[in-house]
Amino acid sequence: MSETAPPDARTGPDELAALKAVALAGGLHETKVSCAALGEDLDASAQTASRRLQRLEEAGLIDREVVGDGQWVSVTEAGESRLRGEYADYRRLFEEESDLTLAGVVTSGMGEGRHYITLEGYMEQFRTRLGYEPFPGTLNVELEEASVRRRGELVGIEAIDIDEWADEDRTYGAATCYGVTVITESNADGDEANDADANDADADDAAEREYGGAHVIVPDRTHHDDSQLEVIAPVKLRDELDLVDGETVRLRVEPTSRADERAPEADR
Ligand SMILES: Cc1cc2nc3c(=O)[nH]c(=O)nc-3n(C[C@H](O)[C@H](O)[C@H](O)COP(=O)(O)O)c2cc1C
Ligand SMILES: Nc1ccn([C@@H]2O[C@H](COP(=O)(O)OP(=O)(O)O)[C@@H](O)[C@H]2O)c(=O)n1
Ligand SMILES: [Mg+2]
Repeated sequence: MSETAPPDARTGPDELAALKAVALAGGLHETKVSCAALGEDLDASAQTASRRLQRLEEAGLIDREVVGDGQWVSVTEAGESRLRGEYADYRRLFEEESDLTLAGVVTSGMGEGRHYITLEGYMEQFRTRLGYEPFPGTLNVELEEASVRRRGELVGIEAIDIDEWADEDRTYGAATCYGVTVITESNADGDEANDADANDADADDAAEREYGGAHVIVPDRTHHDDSQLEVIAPVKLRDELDLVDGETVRLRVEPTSRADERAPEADR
């Protein structure tokens, strides 16, 4: 290891876990820890815990004072910034993916959406996996250029698969459903548009123009190209949000999982 390495370069994941445990025990201020208790937290022996604290001290990530029945430990500024670095990584990991918002204008399509949505082979999957029976049709959104480029990011987002199926005559293609909140232009000014009362009948005018709990449906087989997205929902979105052709909507994508595989407390 290079001698010019930063002071905490000798600390690896084990020391980082110890630093986190100390911080959780109150070490961002000052806390008294025993190596036995810390060892238990870390699933290691007291000796190992002691060694890790020593390394953290040598790396300048904690200050400590050993007393008779344990030691007073506080996380240093450098230690806190190391933890903040980890925190930022996790935020990027879990928050960026829900930041995907695609925008486009409402358009009329070929009038085929209704036919496909109402086929029982799809409908029974919508009921169990999405947890609702969609309004018969798809709201078509012609994406603006920047969103056409970003739509590829959909693949990284947790979504609900609809399986292919067949009747006597033919096979019907699979599709993928991404959870979205549909936000209309007038409500988009607030940017986050994160109104908890979005679907509330009592909410004010602007809040009524946002609808959560819809899905973008991407069929494996489609006549549309990449610039077009189709949205399904339990309600007719044109009525619910007062939409007409040419109006801009934003689709805020939210990771979602199958209704029939969700833990009861995760149910929305
Ligand atoms: C759930 C679903 C399944 C579909 N499956 C097929 C299919 O198997 N074969 C096919 O040619 N198109 C399929 N399509 C796509 C339609 O042909 C068409 O691209 C689109 O839904 C037409 O929408 P529009 O009438 O709103 O313009 C499917 C569409 C949906 C919504
Ligand atoms: N959840 C939904 C689904 C469709 N729709 C609309 O319902 C009508 C029937 O959908 P469709 O997919 O068969 O028709 P087009 O999209 O081809 O025009 C269209 O006007 C859609 O825009 C809606 O308002 N809300
Ligand atoms: Mg449609």
